[in-house]
Amino acid sequence: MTQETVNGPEGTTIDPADAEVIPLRKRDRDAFGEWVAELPDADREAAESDDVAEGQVVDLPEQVYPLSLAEMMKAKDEARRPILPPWLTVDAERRAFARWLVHHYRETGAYHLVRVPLYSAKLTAYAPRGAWRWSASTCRWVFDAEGAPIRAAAVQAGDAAEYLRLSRQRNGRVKLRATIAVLAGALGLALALAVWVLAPAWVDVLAAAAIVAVLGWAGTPADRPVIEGARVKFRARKLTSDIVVRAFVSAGLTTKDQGIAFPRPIVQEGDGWRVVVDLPYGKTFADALNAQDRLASGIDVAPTQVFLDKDVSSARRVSMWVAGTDPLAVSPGRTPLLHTDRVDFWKPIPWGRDERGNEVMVTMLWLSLLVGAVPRQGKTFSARTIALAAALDPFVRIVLFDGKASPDWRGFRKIAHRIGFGIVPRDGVDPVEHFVDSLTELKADVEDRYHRLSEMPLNVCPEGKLTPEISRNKRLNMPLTVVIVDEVQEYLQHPTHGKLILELLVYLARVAPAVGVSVLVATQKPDDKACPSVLRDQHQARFSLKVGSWQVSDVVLGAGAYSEGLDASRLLRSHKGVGVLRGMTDEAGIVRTYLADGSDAEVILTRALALRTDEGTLSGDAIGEAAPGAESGSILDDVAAVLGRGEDKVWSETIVDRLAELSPETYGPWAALEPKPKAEQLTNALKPYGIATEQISRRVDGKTVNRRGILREHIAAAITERNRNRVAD
Ligand SMILES: Nc1ncnc2c1ncn2[C@@H]1O[C@H](COP(=O)(O)OP(=O)(O)OP(=O)(O)O)[C@@H](O)[C@H]1O
Repeated sequence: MTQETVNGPEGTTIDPADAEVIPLRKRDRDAFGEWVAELPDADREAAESDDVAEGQVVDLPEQVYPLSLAEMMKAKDEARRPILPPWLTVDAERRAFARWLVHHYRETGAYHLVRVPLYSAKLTAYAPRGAWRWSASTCRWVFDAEGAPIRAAAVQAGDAAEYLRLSRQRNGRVKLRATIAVLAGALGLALALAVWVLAPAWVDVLAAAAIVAVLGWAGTPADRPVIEGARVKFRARKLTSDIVVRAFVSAGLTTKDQGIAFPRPIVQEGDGWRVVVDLPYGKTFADALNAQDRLASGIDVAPTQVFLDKDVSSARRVSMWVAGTDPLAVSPGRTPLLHTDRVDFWKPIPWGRDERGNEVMVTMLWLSLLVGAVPRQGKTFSARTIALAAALDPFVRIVLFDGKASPDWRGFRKIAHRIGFGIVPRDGVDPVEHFVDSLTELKADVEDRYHRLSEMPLNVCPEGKLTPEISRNKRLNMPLTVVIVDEVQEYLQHPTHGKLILELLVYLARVAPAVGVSVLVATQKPDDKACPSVLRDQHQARFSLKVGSWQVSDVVLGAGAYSEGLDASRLLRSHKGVGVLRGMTDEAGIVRTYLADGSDAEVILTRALALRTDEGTLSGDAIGEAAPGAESGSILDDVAAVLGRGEDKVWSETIVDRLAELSPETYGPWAALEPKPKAEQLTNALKPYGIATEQISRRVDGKTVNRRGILREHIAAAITERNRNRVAD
């Protein structure tokens, strides 16, 4: 027999000397006449062995797969609990707790203080009963009433010796106690007389009140306490793993048999609980997000109390914060700007608080912000808080236009570089034209900044970018600028200027932030018609207060927001000033914006005016400087201003009459002419713009009257053409 090594399992070699010889028997021949041998199979033998119990753990013990040191340290780091609870280490939480403590005890104290007369009356009423109870128990003590049952038992048992011993003991005790009682009574009486005679009247009253109070307290029935609790007792709720499992099962995210895993213990975090859950394999964060309302129902809280956060370590891991009460219904209070003398707009500003009470600091540097919501949810107020912060930095230029002409922005008139309200001309000024002029001025400024910054020496402008020093250098005239447009849809839908405004805003939102000109646009109609996506898409930062559906929320916050767990339609109507912020801070999430109402705004703006006057930074409309190009306001703008919204064609005479109302000085003489020359004045004035009058028929008193007039589309086309040329220049 030749000796050679043979291949064993997995590349090992076996010395034939060590090999086991398996005898082949005749019955081991298979159907085809080949020899077959049954080789030893350790696994099968183990499986067939009676020693393997059903349900035995089949995984290899953990030490077979040792964690690397780095993994072990990471796991331990993650599992370590903070030394101090978060509310002790976070400044804002600590301050909030101190504030709560003072508030709580002040309220409780006040509650009891107003009830002192009631408590006094109750104590006085219960005092006789207290006096009776006290004398009865004193008598029982003096006469050793507590020993009576034992003495009676000795009598019943006929135990004379025991009875005599107890009687002797009782006599001695009664003697001693009676002496003590008489002495204490005499002493008390003497003290009472001394107080009565010697002490001032108020001490007498106080002593009498104290005695009545003590007796009243002693006489109070057990079921009717004198002092009622200042708090309603409520069922303290605690989030347990059972409740969480119940919620996930009822939300359809797992089954009773599958369950869920808790990689970390449930911990209290702020006014709520933090739960980290591993869903069954195959389930994802998106599934949990879709089931958010059902989860809330399973935990038995409002949907607005459940916050789901993605966990980057696994697609099936969900970090959930369950608030103890609806945190969004709690106002974060007044804006801290009220107590701020001056703001540095280069640094983040306080805008509000998140659902856990942490302050949210935001910055408008290098970005554009879109704010959207249904009406009356706090869109204007939240945008205004940012504008107020900008106002308190005297070196920030403010350009502000409000399409709705609400009173909310009027106070900015005293400090804004350019400002306008509504879309209807008033006092000879067309706010929409003013807006176009201001945007044109801004566009020119932005282009100029790009050139000048790139041409500046490196020691002044190290990275070709605006710096705080450059922005505050008045000679360079490149201040940080914030352009705020509230109710932007009013301007965008303007029949004459809408298209150009859209073009200019798109340009500014896209290009201007990089040179220190930020754009904040707010709208209650974020749809494609009122605020086209070409404009929305230029905004890196989005803030959506309550909207009607998750689809609208995605329109405001940007595509994909819903799948990240951001849905502003889940907010309630009562959540005023609360919105979802995306793209401005590191993490997207809820902001409960600080409130600055009309009078707060006025206080801040008065301070802002003083700051700007001191620094000499008031400019533009605030000091009556017109925008370049504004003087070139022509007959075209005036005719556009007097055309009604729905009017497509108007007779020339009517237009001249309206022009005379708009600007009596300029057009008054025209209006005074006879109908024919009156109309001719207009025809001649519009000729240089290539606009000819047209025949327009109208029904007057049941008859059709034909006169020459002007078509809106001709005026709009001429203005667009003129403005395009102006912007290009
Ligand atoms: N941060 C806030 N905290 C508390 N209440 C607020 C807050 N912001 C706004 N509100 C309340 O909501 C009301 C509406 O706010 P605001 O005028 O800003 O809404 P809006 O969305 O701009 O409305 P509209 O679209 O009609 O202009 C305010 O009058 C105020 O009472």
